[in-house]
Amino acid sequence: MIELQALTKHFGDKVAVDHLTFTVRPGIVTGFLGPNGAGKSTTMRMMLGLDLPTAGDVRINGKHYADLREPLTYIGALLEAKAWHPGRSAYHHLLCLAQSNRIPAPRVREVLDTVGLTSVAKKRTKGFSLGMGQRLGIAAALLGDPRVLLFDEPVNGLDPEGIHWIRNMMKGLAAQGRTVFVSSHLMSEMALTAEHLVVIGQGRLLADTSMAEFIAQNARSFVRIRTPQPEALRDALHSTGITAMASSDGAFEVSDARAAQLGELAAEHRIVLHELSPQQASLEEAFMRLTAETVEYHAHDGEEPPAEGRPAWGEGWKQSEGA
Ligand SMILES: Nc1ncnc2c1ncn2[C@@H]1O[C@H](COP(=O)(O)OP(=O)(O)OP(=O)(O)O)[C@@H](O)[C@H]1O
Repeated sequence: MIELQALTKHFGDKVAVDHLTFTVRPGIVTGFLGPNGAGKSTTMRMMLGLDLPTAGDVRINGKHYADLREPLTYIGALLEAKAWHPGRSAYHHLLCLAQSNRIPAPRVREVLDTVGLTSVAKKRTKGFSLGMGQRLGIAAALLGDPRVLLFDEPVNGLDPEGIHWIRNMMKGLAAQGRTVFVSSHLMSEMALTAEHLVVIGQGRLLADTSMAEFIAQNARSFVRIRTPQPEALRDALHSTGITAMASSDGAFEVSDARAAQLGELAAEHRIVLHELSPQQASLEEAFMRLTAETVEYHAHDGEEPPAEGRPAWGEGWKQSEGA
């Protein structure tokens, strides 16, 4: 497992990681989430001994990274794509890594096969696409058959088949009892992959909980109902003490009743329904709600009033489109 104890990192005045304490457990995929600049990469770099903590401590299976002999056999990591010599072939890149960690050479062919790069093993990595680069990085992480795996944005640049492959691979590695810690900005993908979540904002811990609990606590699930008889539905709901909110498109949103109960109520009052749909809260919604106050970099959507004398963003484009 990976254990962090008040882990802290300052870059000059900037506090990148602020007293982080949590444990990443084996047997499940743990997702690591946070807005841009929250400190995810810095935290992972400290786990791997690539950045030194300003204060606090991080241990891999009870040991500091620097004290691990042949570290690739304890912890494998994919941090950034293309972290290798472009003139070397994929095979030689992996062979060098294997030799420096006393890993038997035949293992190189095994991991190349696992990630689907056997046919380009002897090609220079210079010409590799982003997706091929990610696969080579994953091969390096798997090389020492480690018990602990870190993946920073592993699906970057992968096509849908590649994304599917890495999702199943991470779940499979966790099912073998390994510790799998993965960061990603793709919420829908994370929702399908991780069972547990650690969420940080501005370097601080915001949540350390199961995926299901995180969504339940931070986002709203409700049932949407549309009817051509809104007054009758409003009265029926009112008579049973169910509260409904009107949505902007004329539908009702009910949080404190199940769809079946609402369908039966409508039938009882002979109210025609055009829609009765449970809306599951999403991880994205829960994440945005929890981290809203810690987001450092806000984009503007062009809807804000323009500064005095300046046209709004996109205004000229709208005009020319209408012309
Ligand atoms: N070497 C460095 N020198 C100075 N500041 C740094 C350095 N590395 C990171 N930072 C700062 O520390 C903060 C955390 O950065 P980090 O890259 O860890 O965030 P992140 O959560 O991985 O972001 P992203 O999701 O955008 O990759 C940021 O404000 C970043 O600018």
